[in-house]
Amino acid sequence: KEAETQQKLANVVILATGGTIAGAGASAANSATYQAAKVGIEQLIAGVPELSQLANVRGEQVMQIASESITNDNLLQLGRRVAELADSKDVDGIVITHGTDTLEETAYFLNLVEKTDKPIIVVGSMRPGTAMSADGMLNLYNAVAVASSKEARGKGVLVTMNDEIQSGRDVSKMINIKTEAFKSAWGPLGMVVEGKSYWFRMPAKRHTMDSEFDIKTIESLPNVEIAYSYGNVSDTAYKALAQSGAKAIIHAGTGNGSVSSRVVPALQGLRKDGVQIIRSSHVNAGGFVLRNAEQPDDKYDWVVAHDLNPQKARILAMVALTKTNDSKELQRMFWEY
Ligand SMILES: NC(=O)CC[C@H](N)C(=O)O
Repeated sequence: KEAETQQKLANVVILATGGTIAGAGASAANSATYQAAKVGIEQLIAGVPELSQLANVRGEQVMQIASESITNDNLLQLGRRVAELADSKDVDGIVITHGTDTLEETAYFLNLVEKTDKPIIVVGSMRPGTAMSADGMLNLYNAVAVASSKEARGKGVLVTMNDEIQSGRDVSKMINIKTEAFKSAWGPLGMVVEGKSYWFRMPAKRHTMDSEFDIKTIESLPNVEIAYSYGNVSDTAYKALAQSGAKAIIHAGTGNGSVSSRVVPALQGLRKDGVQIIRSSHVNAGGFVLRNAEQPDDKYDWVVAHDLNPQKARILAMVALTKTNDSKELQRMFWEY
């Protein structure tokens, strides 16, 4: 009988990378003060025995880090392992446990480069498993539920936090401490409740199977950096980043991705030197930067990131630059992905 149920269940692999979902604090009252990336994947799986009712689950410890320390090499390593598993006939879905600080970057990266329609779910938690009202167990349970469902196929990389199913492209960490940390300007794609998913919308942008990028052909990622804008900003950071070898600079701009008159000449100069200038916005609830609004992008040969926040714009710029250094092509990609 047990063998029969196992046959019917989907095979889901959990790739663990660290974060608070693998965190541990000194006492149950420590919901915010704890160490991330302490608990191994076997212990995480053992902590949620109900997973075995959803899927045949096995785990792999890919790394054990707090996600603010993730590097481009870590991204490539994770992306390649996901692709290998996605190619495997006996894998139906993949879950990645991840720190929440850069979860939105990893989810978007995988959404761009994984050529599969199998569900890939990135999940984290806001409280460590040792805390009262820890959210990791349920988030992980929901991730495995979505990963093992047929309806999740072909919807791109997804994020399950706080009962919501979010698109890995759109979702962003909007607030810390609180468990409803992950939001998208365009709303969640669905809900997952008691292991069942309820879908409401589809991602409109190109992803996974429909993407022109493929992790298998990406050997390395170019250096793309972000410079933050604010009143009285100087051009020092922009120049320094270019000098240290940045191929593109994401302007984390105010408002509509506006650029201070103190910075414009430096960015014009850097573009002439071959550095790509990509205007995004750091407004909190979702920026929306349009070409030639605020700045004459056609004239300066700059690119706009449209609704991508600066950290997501960095991910797309890196991936895009592995294919082209043509600013028109880059702009096309920023509209399409
Ligand atoms: N809630 C979290 O996962 C944050 C923990 C840590 N800073 C990380 O991103 O890995």
